[in-house]
Amino acid sequence: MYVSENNRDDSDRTAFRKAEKKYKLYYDNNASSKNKKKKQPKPVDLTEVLDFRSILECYLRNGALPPGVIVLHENFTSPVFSLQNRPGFYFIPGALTMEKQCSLIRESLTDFPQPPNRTNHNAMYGPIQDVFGAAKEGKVLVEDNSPNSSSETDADVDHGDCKEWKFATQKEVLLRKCKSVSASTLLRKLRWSTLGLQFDWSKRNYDMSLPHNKIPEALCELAKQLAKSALPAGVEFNPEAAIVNYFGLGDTLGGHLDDMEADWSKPIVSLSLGCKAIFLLGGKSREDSPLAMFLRSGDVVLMAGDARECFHGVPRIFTDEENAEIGHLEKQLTHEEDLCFLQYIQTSRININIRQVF
Ligand SMILES: O=C(O)CCC(=O)C(=O)O
Ligand SMILES: [Fe+2]
Repeated sequence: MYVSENNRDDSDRTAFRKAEKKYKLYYDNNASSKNKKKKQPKPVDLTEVLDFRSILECYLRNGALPPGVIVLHENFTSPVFSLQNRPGFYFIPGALTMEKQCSLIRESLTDFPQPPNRTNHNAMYGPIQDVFGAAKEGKVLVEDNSPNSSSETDADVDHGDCKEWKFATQKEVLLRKCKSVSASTLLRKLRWSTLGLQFDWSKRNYDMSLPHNKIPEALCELAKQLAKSALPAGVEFNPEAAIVNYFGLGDTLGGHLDDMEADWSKPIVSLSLGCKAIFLLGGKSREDSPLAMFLRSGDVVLMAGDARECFHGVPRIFTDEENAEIGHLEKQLTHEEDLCFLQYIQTSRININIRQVF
């Protein structure tokens, strides 16, 4: 599903790879000597990026649509758009209310990455509790060297050397000689967490033997509602798994297919939160030129049927004030207890994609 930069089976010459390179964040090495200290992002031509927000505005103003764009129906606060030559792909701009966006951002950082849900940190540290809270308190994750710390009996056998890792205060760390990593570093390096049925990235399948909770009820209901646009009347979407992706500046999600689910007629429901991104929707081959489009906080994408067989990825997120387009979140997350969420989301994007596995 996910393809690392140095493990690609395609060459740099595929149309998909070319588009990824076009939009990816690069820094200008030739910046003027005055700017040497501050790296300057290379300017990127965004004129070909499809912008469903301006399509929506234009449609609401005078009913006009660009060629190839179709309005399906208007069940939600915003109409559902589809594309003539991309069957199975649906875009609902601004589908999530401001309150929903804020509550999903909070949950994505607090509840969603909690065991038994797994994150990219499991492989290295085993299950760790409340990285976000620990980062807020300036805590440090330390390897517990005490003789009784071995977790060989731990049900989670993911972490190689069977050492246990625990959060401690900076003061405690100074007193002990042990490996450590700050919780704020762990938060910055949080790349994914999985809800519901747990996906095993090394085997590229869902591992039914891993302990798991059900998808949280509210998220499940939201996904069911949203999925209706991509399903014939009366056909139910049954959310069983979700992947939460966390993007910081410069992070990308390489072109991939989500092909581990049994029934491709069922949509993937994909929610965008935080900084604006560019999404690439390709064809069934990496040789097909992908369509680039903006994804903003609150936008929802559905991929079902034919679109499930199309390569897609995220080559870029924008964290600068002008392009991130998170002013509405900045106005909303002003309470004392929300400032830590605001601080995170000002330089990050979160994507939650929900799937029916069987
Ligand atoms: O971040 C996104 O918008 C897409 C995520 C995605 O394609 C995936 O997790 O499979
Ligand atoms: Fe995907």
